[in-house]
Amino acid sequence: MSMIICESVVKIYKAHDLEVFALQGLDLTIEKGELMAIIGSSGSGKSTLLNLLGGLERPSAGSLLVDGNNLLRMTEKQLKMYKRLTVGFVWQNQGRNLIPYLTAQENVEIPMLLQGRKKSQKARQLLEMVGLGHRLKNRLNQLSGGEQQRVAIAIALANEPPLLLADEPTGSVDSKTGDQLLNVFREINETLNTTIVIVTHDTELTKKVDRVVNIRDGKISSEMFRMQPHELEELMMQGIQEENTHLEYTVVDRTGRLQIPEELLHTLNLGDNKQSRVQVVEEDGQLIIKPQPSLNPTKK
Ligand SMILES: Nc1ncnc2c1ncn2[C@@H]1O[C@H](COP(=O)(O)OP(=O)(O)OP(=O)(O)O)[C@@H](O)[C@H]1O
Repeated sequence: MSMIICESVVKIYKAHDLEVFALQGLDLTIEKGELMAIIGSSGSGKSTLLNLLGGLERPSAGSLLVDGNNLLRMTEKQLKMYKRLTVGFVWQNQGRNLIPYLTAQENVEIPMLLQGRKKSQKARQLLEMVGLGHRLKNRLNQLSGGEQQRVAIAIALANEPPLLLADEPTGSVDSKTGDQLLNVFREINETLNTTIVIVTHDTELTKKVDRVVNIRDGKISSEMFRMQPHELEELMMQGIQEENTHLEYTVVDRTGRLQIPEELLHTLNLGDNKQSRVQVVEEDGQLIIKPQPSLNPTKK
């Protein structure tokens, strides 16, 4: 069974008399053991999706299964266990919210203490896994931003959750540190088989994961898959110097709707907050979308 199955997920926020449709029927499946990224412009619904997956908020409608848990039907008590055992969360700048005068090891032990008893050995193992084996006894305020973020990752892994969610984890570190953090995520993904979902604006990071999902207006609009060596080779043989690392596919949803890429809307003078018409025809197994000729072009 897949780790995450979102079907027609809707999230509506009510603020005063206004309703904001943050997610508008989102479909997404993420397999166990995937390490993938979610991108999208500001306000597209990325954090909303992560909050739903993390059990911090509930979907308004649709169906959302994570590791077999139905997040629409769970009781408060089940949700509490879910947050403790099934998901770990890493936020941007999280390292700065840890306790500065305690050591790295103590910072990892504290949440464990709250669970019952002190597990020094476990805390050490986790810190070794994130590459901080040599900094166990350093106080947090003696660590760099990237190292503090690694402590935050170790804390998120304390109960070895099958799913790790990260919201802009490299948002406030330089590119070299961001690269090292991605390597930490990869190591965790490979050794613990943790499924990892990273919301990011960091294009260096997205180049290095196999699948990148793009959210637009509360729905998945396209997905990018890292090109396999034979695909790159094929392009080279055709004489195409491909600078991109991924191939992008527009998603056709279960009812047949698709979102035309924004730059093409602009090029073809479609959309732009007005409704327009196109002809959709099939030719030799290809789908061709032709804008309706202007009815009265001279009046334009
Ligand atoms: N608690 C809330 N109450 C009302 N509206 C909200 C709330 N949280 C989010 N929204 C709205 O929902 C939409 C999606 O927000 P969300 O934070 O998921 O976007 P995002 O893609 O994460 O953006 P960013 O990249 O800027 O963080 C936005 O229009 C936002 O204003």
